Amino acid sequence: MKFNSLDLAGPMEIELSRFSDDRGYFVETFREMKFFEEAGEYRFVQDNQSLSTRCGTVRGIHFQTHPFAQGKLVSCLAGSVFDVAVDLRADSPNYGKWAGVTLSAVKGNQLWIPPGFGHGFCTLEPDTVVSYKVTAYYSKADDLGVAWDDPDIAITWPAVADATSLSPKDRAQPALAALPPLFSLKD
Ligand SMILES: Cc1cn([C@H]2C[C@H](O)[C@@H](COP(=O)(O)OP(=O)(O)O[C@H]3O[C@H](C)C(=O)[C@H](O)[C@H]3O)O2)c(=O)[nH]c1=O
Repeated sequence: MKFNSLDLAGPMEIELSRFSDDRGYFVETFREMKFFEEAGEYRFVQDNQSLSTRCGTVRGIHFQTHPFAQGKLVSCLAGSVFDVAVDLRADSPNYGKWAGVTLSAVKGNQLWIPPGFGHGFCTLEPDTVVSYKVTAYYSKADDLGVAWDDPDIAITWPAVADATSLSPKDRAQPALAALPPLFSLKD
């Protein structure tokens, strides 16, 4: 899944190798050297986890601005989500475009989202747990967002997406058109 595989380092779906036996399974969820080869030499400084109890919960579209811009390696530990990245690099030909992929505990896949992209998801099952590694510390003052239902981005959310589940913060996120240039391909 790429915005443009020609020359832009966009989001990338990562398939994990799962070793199953009659006890269950074992999987390496992160191996730095492999990640560096696949995605680049990004180092993670913080792990996050969220539980969404209701199907149709939408969280996002979020990002942190420089100097706390975050790359995110997103996994779904329980349940499943439709996970979305939005290109916010002002000089990108894909500015404002989005890409989405279903992440699930069963599929055992991940989504790498580089800095410069907004991130959001919609849960597809109750009691969905999302875990993600980030490349910069949380900075409340730099934690911004864009409206999940912005018509200029026009994300095709799953039918279960339910606006009633939005946090007060996400109900008030600005439109893409209101955002200043925040990121660049040159970052
Ligand atoms: C992100 C974050 C939040 N918090 C505190 C701040 C709030 O008091 C509380 C809930 O935060 P928020 O409502 O922003 O949580 P989400 O709506 O799940 O936001 C996250 O979900 C979307 C999809 C993302 O990609 C972001 O990483 C992140 O913004 O946790 C922290 O203490 N540290 C953190 O790193």
